Amino acid sequence: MLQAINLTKIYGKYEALSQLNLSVDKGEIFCLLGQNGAGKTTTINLFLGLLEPTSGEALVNGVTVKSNDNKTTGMIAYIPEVVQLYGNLSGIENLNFFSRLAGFKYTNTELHHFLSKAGLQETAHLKKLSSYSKGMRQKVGIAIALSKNADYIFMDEPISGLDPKATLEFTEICKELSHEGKAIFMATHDIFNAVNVGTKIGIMKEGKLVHTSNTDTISATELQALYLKTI
Ligand SMILES: Nc1ncnc2c1ncn2[C@@H]1O[C@H](COP(=O)(O)OP(=O)(O)OP(=O)(O)O)[C@@H](O)[C@H]1O
Repeated sequence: MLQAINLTKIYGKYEALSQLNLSVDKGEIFCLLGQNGAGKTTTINLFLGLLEPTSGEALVNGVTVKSNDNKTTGMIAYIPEVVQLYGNLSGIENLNFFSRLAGFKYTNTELHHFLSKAGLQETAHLKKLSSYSKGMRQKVGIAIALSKNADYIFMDEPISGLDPKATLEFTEICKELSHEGKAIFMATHDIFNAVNVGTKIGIMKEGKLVHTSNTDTISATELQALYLKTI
C-alpha cells in the first residue's frame, strides 16, 4: 500500500503540500487532478524520495520513504511525462541499459517480453529510439518499469501529448497492470481519462487534497463539473 500521512512540504513560507492523507492499495489506480502548481509533482517526488518532507510521512508498503536511503526504491518505478531515452539506441538496447542500471540482468527473450507486454510492436524493438513516436517512447518507459518488478508505479502526466489511440493503449496497459496487482499513482490533467482508467480520483488545490471519490460513484461529466467548481 502507498500511504501519505499528514505529508507536508514547505518551501520557505510557501506550503506546496499541506497535510496530505491518502492511501492507494495494490490493484488500485489513483488519479490525482489539479491545476498547474497544485502540488501533484511534489507529492510524487516525496514518494520517490527525491524530496524530504517538512513534516509527515510517505510510506511504501509500510516503509517510510527517506531521501537518504534506498529501502523503498526497489519497490517503485516512475514514468515521467517525457521518458528520457537514448535516441541512438534501439528500444531493446535502452531497456537493457536501464534495467541493468537498476541492477537487473535479463536475457534477450525476457527483454522482448517486457517490450511486448508494454504494448510495443515487435517490429519496433530493434529500431532506433530516434524514430519512435511519443507513444512508443512511453511504452519503453512502461517496459523499464516492468523490468524493475516494482509493485508501485508513479506516473506524472503520462498521457500528455499522446493521440487518442496511444492514450487508449496506455490506459489498457495501466488497467492490465492494476489487475495484476500493481498500484498506480498518476498525476494527470485529463479528467475523462482519469475516470476511465482510475479506480480512485483525487482533486488537489493549492497543496490540499480537497476531494476524493471512487470512479464507480462518479461520471466524467459529474467529475468535470465538480473539478471546475472546486479549483
Ligand atoms: N524547489 C521549489 N522551490 C520553491 N517552490 C517550489 C519548488 N518546487 C515546486 N515549488 C512550488 O510548489 C508548488 C507545487 O508545484 P508542483 O510541481 O507540485 O505542482 P503540480 O501540481 O505538479 O503542477 P503542474 O501541473 O504544473 O505539473 C508550485 O507553486 C511550485 O511553484
